Amino acid sequence: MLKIAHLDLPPLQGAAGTLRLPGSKSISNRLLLLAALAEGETRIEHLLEADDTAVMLDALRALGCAWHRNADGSLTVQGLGGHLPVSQADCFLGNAGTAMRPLAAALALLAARDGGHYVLRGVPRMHERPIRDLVDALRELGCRIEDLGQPGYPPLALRGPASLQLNQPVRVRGDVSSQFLTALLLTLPLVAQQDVVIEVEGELISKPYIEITLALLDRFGVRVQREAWRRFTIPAGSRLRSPGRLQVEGDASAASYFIALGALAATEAPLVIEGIGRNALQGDVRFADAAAAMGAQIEWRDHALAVRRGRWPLRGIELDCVAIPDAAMTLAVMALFADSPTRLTGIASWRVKETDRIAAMATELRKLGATVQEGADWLEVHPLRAEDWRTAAIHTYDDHRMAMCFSLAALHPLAGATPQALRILDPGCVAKTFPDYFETLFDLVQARSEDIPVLCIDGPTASGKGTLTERVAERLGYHVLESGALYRATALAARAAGIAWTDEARVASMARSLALHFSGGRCYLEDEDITDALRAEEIGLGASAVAALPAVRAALHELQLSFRRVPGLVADGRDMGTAIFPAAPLKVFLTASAEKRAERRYKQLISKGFSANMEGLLRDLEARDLQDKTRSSSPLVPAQDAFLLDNSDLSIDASVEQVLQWWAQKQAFPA
Ligand SMILES: Nc1ncnc2c1ncn2[C@@H]1O[C@H](COP(=O)(O)OP(=O)(O)OP(=O)(O)O)[C@@H](O)[C@H]1O
Ligand SMILES: Nc1ccn([C@@H]2O[C@H](COP(=O)(O)O)[C@@H](O)[C@H]2O)c(=O)n1
Repeated sequence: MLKIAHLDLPPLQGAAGTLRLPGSKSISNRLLLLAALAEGETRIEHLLEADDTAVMLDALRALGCAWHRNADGSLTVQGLGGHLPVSQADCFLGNAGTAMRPLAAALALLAARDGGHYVLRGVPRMHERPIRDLVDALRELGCRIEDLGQPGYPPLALRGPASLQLNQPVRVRGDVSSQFLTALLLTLPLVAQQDVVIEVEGELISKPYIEITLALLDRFGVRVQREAWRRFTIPAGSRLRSPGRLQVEGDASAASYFIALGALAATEAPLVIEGIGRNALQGDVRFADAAAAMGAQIEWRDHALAVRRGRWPLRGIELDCVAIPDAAMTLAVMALFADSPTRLTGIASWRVKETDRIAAMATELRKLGATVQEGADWLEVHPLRAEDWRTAAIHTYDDHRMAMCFSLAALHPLAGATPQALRILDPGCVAKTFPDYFETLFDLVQARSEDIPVLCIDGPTASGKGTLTERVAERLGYHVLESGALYRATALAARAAGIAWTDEARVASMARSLALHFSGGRCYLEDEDITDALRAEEIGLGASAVAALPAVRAALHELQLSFRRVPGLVADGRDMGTAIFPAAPLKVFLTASAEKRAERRYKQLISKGFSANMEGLLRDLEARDLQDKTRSSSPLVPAQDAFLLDNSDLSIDASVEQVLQWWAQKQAFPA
């Protein structure tokens, strides 16, 4: 997951491959609540692991519900059988509407029936998201609910006991958020000694979400009778009983970004989206129909969608999005690539989501150069002509969907626009529902190699290149190439095979077929973890010896280039800026005095439990410097256009800031 201030996406030119969607947020949080309230144990597979489910799980634990993760990644919840073992709790629910609304209903009803005092609160934006209609409905039933802040908004205190009045139908508005009705449907079975009737006032929005609720209640043994979309009856004697084992389907709203990606950029072969298919429960899967209307070619499989570009440019559409409010945001960005305007209506609920999404969407689309009109419940987006596309730093308003759908704007070269980087501010906000969104995207997209930025950090041994590279890459969300590891691995493998480090032909042949891979900060040769073995001083000297052989350098050239992947690379070594990435936009030559470097290496070895000798280290290091600087092939010299950084008296943090400052000078993003 990227926890960085901003992410610069290079201009993207295509997409291909297969991805697996994270579990549906809506289904995950409904299932967690039902499993916690039900009788019996429930094992949930493919549950979403993200901020919104984490706050729900924390709240359930605070309410006395036990759950644990299994070795296969599934989650087991011990149902409480409708009785909370704790009578007081204070739960923080972040910005998760799918946790706040149903928990408010559950705790209000249980406190009324059994007594208790519970508090629900969230982040400041959650305290601006209305809940009055649900609270009014629960108060009408007799629940005692106290507004702890602004009336009609969280935080709330739910108290009991209180006398519940279930003889009359419960009335709830359906035109602000369908989550209010869902909250009542999920929790009224807890008190259904008699038939309990819910009547919806106003036009019910987001009906597909109610269908999810009804389908999941059915799995837990509660068969709600529905008359049109106005009246729902929970039969007397209804009880929530665990079905035992359940699987969460992939998140259909999250699928929208990849359906759009396929429609825009999968020109050679379809992009395959696993986790939802023709029998999907979630209404947002109908986003695929909207994308098809704009031109996408979609093949519906049982548990997957295969999407490729069809009509190009896309076709502008006019669509009432009341049934797909979340996924509809993606259409607004696709609209930039169409040949006529796109008008989205029925999106009043966008105003009260993670942010005012109509305003946010209009503001950010305009930054890209688009003409956008907005109304109380609609948005019209005009296509962008190739020459009108502008690069921008996109604000995401702590809204995961803003970050995800605007990432698609990095595909602007496909519309004929000049390739430019696109900045996404606070990309970590995707953690709400899709923590690995960007990593998933990076695995699927293609960019021209020359468009993928590379920062080179070259310098002598123990100058701190590796440390600086890791930190800078972490701050930018970029990949890392520690090229010294490739020479070290070659030396190690040659020694293991009994090949002399001076045998150029055989060492080069070994280097060409190195089965190296990097994962979780470790380095593997075949299946063997060689991370620690690589760091031995003797292997460092061996690396220096094999690195002096031109055939070995040539053998490792392609492998090093292959590290240049979206979104960018920070590469450390001796010749990154001079030989491997000579056109890199930023090259840094890092130095420190030999004494300082020997001292750092000494401390580094001692801290790892190795014995070390200062004089010996200084001698080896100077010998290595000499060998690296004087060899004929790619000697250690600063590139002509490199920035020189002597960090003898500079801390690691200060060195990182200096490099980031140089890097920032190379970027141009209007705020
Ligand atoms: N600016 C600095 N001040 C003090 N110590 C530093 C500084 N930069 C790095 N170090 C420390 O120096 C040691 C060597 O750093 P590092 O391994 O990053 O060097 P390197 O140049 O990558 O070495 P090599 O080329 O041998 O792989 C580490 O323990 C690191 O924490
Ligand atoms: N681009 C590079 C990187 C490394 N080398 C040689 O490998 C030795 C080990 O490198 P470390 O960065 O891991 O210390 C180094 O002494 C160089 O001889 C290289 O030539 N080119």
